[in-house]
Amino acid sequence: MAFLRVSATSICVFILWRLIRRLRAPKSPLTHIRGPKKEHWLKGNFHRIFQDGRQYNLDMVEQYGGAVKIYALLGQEQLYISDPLALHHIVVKEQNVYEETDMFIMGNRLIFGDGLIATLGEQHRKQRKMLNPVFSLANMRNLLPVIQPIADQLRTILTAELPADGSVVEVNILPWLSRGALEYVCQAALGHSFNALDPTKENDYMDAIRTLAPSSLRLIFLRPFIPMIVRRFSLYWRNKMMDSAPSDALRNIRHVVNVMDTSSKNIFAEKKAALENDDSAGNTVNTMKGKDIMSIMLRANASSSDNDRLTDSELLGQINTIIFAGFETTTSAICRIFWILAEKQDVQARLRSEIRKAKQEYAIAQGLSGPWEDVEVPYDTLMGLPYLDAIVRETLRVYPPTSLLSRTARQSSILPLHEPIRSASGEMISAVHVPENTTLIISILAANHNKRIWGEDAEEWRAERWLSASGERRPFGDDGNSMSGASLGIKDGMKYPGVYATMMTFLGGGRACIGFKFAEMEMKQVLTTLVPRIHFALPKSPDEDGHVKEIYWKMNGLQVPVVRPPAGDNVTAQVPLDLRRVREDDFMNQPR
Ligand code: HEM
Repeated sequence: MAFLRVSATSICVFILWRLIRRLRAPKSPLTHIRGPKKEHWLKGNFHRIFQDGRQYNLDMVEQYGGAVKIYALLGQEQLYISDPLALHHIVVKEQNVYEETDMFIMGNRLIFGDGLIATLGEQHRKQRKMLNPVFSLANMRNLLPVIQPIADQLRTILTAELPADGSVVEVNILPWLSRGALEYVCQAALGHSFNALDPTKENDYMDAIRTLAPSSLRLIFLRPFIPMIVRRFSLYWRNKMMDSAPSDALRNIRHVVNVMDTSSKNIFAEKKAALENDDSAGNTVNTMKGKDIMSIMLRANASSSDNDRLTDSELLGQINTIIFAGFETTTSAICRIFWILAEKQDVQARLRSEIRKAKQEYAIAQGLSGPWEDVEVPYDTLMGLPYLDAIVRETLRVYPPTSLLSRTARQSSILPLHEPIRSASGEMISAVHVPENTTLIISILAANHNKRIWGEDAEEWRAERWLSASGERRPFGDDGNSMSGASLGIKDGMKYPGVYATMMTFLGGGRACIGFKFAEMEMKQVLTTLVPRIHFALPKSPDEDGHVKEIYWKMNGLQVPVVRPPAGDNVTAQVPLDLRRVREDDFMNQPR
């Protein structure tokens, strides 16, 4: 208890010291940038931005433009950026200046070890050099057969819940899609099954990783203290603090870290042993397992030069990093698509028809027998379906699973703007001076809703914007003729530096999402597997009090679907949908 009192007092002294320092600091260098008023002495505007803040974020950018001054915890002034040229500078041109924050890097290192999301500068660049080819298109092609049986298993589980007479049953699809997403990424990344789709099998690793994001969200207010705690307290004292902290979330994170560490060390040892068992032709003894990301990475590392080679601790750090980074984000995106399909029945019918046509044509071309619904189309066909592609792109544009990221200016710099903003004194300015140590928020959400780029209906979900009048995929970015308006995502030479269809959902530059091709493939595979057999609709049946469930998506760090009161508690993550077997009238009204 005495130790607890000392820790609590240290944190209070630290807050007081930061407040006094702020009061005594010279006038803010960001006073010329406009933004919303500080709403709370401790939380600034952060609670409005990060807690269910979707509309607040969009309104703020509409009012103040692509560079806004906001107030963070303890009233710290930060820049909120969505201008395309400024974002190009941040993530591409001056990536070495605008780096991840210490809080992000140190927090991730404590949890995941030395992986991509816990390293900076040269070390990060070296890790990317090793890992980029691992996520190549050719490797993704090889991974499709790994994830197909998992999607099939998911379909079998869900269809088993549907009454044979075609009536509707309400199913919360979130836990199943989340278990599926964990299994895809574990099998693809590690060639290791955690039996995530079998609830009868207990699994510490799966339970641990699924509780990590909720626990870290509950501790969001502690994050700013991580760099101070890591710098000032040894591992011994940090563990003591964790042990005596009166917080279940903190203790859970400690448990999660222990479980992840033990599991990943075992898997890593297995993989290394398998690599050493390679036959003389260089093929691993179990060829299917050899296609997983970890095996490819170990082989690439073994054959790289001494300068480029990663240490065992860096390789180990990638395991939990890839699984964590690729699991919650994709679950959120897939759930969002099913929610949209449930809401927009015409979109669902058109998608189902497109999938049927593709599967039937492929079955005929290959001479396959059996139900068309069970046909697996190859990678290029899957990725080339225009309407499916438009649905995935439009969902990731309008509802990016990760909406806001942070960066710190490691030195002072000038950030140019594509569109000038009005300064606090009224004149238009086209560059912002960013002092050293300023924290910047990258608004993926606002960038993806830029009306200059996407049009006046940017906030609307409209898959057709990605298609030509004849239903073909429209070119985007520099692929087409932007002057004729044929190309999407580029206007008067202005475009975002995103790796995916010029939008910012997966970021751009040297820290862009390394797994975006995998995420895209996974989403498309799940949709083409489930939609032919299952019909989705929003819940309609009232509960015993006569209330119908209304799903509402909160933007808290990640997107969290909840059920609004009175039918729900507004907190528990869930996506309850009405499911039934597909009927002939569930297809678009057109000849087959
Ligand atoms: C819809 C799904 C996904 C979304 C929206 C998404 C989004 C992002 C974003 C915005 C970043 C940049 C984070 C930052 O700079 O702070 C990122 C990084 C990363 N993502 Fe994804 N991601 C998704 C799926 C995946 C998948 C499936 C994997 C792995 C199989 C993955 C692995 C990673 C890794 C390792 C990084 C760190 C890259 C680095 O720092 O160099 N992501 N992701």
